[in-house]
Amino acid sequence: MVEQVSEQVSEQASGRVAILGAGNMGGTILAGLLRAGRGPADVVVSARRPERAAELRRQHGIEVLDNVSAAAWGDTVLIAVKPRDVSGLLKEISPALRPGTLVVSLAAGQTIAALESDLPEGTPVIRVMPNTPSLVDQGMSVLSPSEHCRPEHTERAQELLSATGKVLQVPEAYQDAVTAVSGSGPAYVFYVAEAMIEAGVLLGLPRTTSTELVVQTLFGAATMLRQTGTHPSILREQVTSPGGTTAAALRLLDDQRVRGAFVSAIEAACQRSEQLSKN
Ligand SMILES: NC(=O)C1=CN([C@@H]2O[C@H](COP(=O)(O)OP(=O)(O)OC[C@H]3O[C@@H](n4cnc5c(N)ncnc54)[C@H](O)[C@@H]3O)[C@@H](O)[C@H]2O)C=CC1
Ligand SMILES: O=C(O)[C@@H]1CCC=N1
Repeated sequence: MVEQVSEQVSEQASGRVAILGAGNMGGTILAGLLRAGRGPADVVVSARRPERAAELRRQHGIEVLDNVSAAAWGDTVLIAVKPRDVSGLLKEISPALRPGTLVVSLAAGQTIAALESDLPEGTPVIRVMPNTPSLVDQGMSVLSPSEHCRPEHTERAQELLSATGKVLQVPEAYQDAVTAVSGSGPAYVFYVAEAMIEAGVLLGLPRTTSTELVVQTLFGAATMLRQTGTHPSILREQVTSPGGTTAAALRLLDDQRVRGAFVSAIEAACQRSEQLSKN
């Protein structure tokens, strides 16, 4: 059902790209596209605040336009504003879109049907859930094309998003779960990192030392998962010596129902994504 599409490809089939909303995600994708070799003349952004527009021009040497001019210019228009701002933005740009313009939305909980209802009939739309590790080209972007998308539209979005990491395609019905697992996922890892660093400090380690130990441990563990393809239970067993320190720690985590708390937390994120789609 889930199809792996591509990883770290970056040639420019997606034409001119207009990014509407240059916050965390919009700014991250913009920087990734430029890092991947896209010329500043092929990308524009829109920004509401003049200071942010000036900063983007200075930092990246790109054109910063208003929403309508950017949307009229782009072959692909990437929507990177907060979910509550999406509908108003689409209504604003809708009259300016040229036929065949591809609209790619990064907004959590905004369904393809809701996006289409604010766009001209037949507009190809792709719903995407990215995540912030795109900032270091290790993102996970998961896309679902609308029925108006032709294969070349999906390829365009894949090409665009693969500049900043992995890309998968899933049926739209999976998007709330995807949002809960990989969209919000980096926050869970940072939360664990914070807790481990504070624990090291509590045990008397200098903060810088504790931070270095934790960051390298998380990086090493993630790299092992990726490179060995071994199930996490087996990797955890390999660390857990009989009667040893890890078994003592894991017993406490089980007593405190930490695994169950993670499952419930990710379920809550999924439910919140479903709620957002009803607003
Ligand atoms: N931050 C994250 O980890 C992820 C965010 N997303 C989605 O990405 C979208 C953007 O999120 P963030 O970048 O975190 O938010 P953000 O608040 O950092 O960025 C949104 C940007 O849009 C601008 N903006 C708002 N209304 C606008 C308008 N009408 N025209 C032009 N610009 C406008 C804001 O000034 C701001 O710069 C959201 O829909 C979110 O659900 C998806 C996956 C991960
Ligand atoms: O917290 C949020 O709603 C967004 C979507 C996934 C990550 N950040």
